[in-house]
Amino acid sequence: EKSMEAKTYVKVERMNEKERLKMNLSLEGRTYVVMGVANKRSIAWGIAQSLSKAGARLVFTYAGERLEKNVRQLAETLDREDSLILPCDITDDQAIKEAFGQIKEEVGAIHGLAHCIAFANKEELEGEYLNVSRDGFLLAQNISSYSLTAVAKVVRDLDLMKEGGSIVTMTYLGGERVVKNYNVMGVAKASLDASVRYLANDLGKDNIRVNAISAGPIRTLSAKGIGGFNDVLKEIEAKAPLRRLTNQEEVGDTALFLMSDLSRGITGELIHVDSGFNITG
Ligand SMILES: COc1ccc(Cn2cnc3cc4c(cc32)CCCC4)cc1C
Repeated sequence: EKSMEAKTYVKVERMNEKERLKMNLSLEGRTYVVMGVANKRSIAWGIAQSLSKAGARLVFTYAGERLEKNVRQLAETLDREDSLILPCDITDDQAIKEAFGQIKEEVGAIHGLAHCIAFANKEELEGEYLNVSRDGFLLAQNISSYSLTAVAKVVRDLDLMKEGGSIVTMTYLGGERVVKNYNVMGVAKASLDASVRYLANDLGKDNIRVNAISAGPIRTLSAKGIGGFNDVLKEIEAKAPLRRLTNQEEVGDTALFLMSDLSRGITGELIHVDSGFNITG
């Protein structure tokens, strides 16, 4: 009786071992939403390329008609015809409901979502933090933090990730400690980071994981015209343990890990992809 049971247990364990060995980075047969592609230098585009290379079908959302052409042209460079592209103004709850309602119509279920959206008034990303206006503060919070919660809420209400899923957002060291000039965006990222933990807590029972990638500064459209940005990059090349800058491809690969089964035990977490800069004083 006992030995019978033991044999069964060992058999299940070995099967799990075989299953485990099959578990990998493949996203074949899965669909992911990528929010925030603006152009080929966007972090969101780096994520899209990594997910697509792993076999994922992609749905792109963008804000502002002027970006549609860029996103469409980029999506066409992926070797698959089934990408979806649709507008989504994340400051408008009705627009989010409509966009994700359309996604449900067209693809049924999604297996994950990359949220690569942030905004603040450029003039509030330099000088003293306390010069921030009430409007500027709320704008940065609304776009850079609440938008993740708003999207997660609609995904859950539409039961879009009914097979479980993985939500990834982008954050920055300036949300954990003072980084000169990051100012109001740092306060917004602190809010985003805490949201990741509370959303992970709420959604874990639905087998939906929520994590953040804290990327080192990358020269993208968002970073254009930021005061002292070049000095920030130089300091990283001089001090980061890996002595080099972060790029969109390595952020994309970490997103692939977080979207895949290999990260099935990780939720509510923040992973630095920053050449180790965050561990230095
Ligand atoms: C040390 O300072 C910085 C270090 C990195 C950056 C790059 N960066 C990271 N998150 C951002 C969000 C936004 C901008 C730039 C961003 C631009 C406006 C839209 C939202 C910016 C500063 C200021």
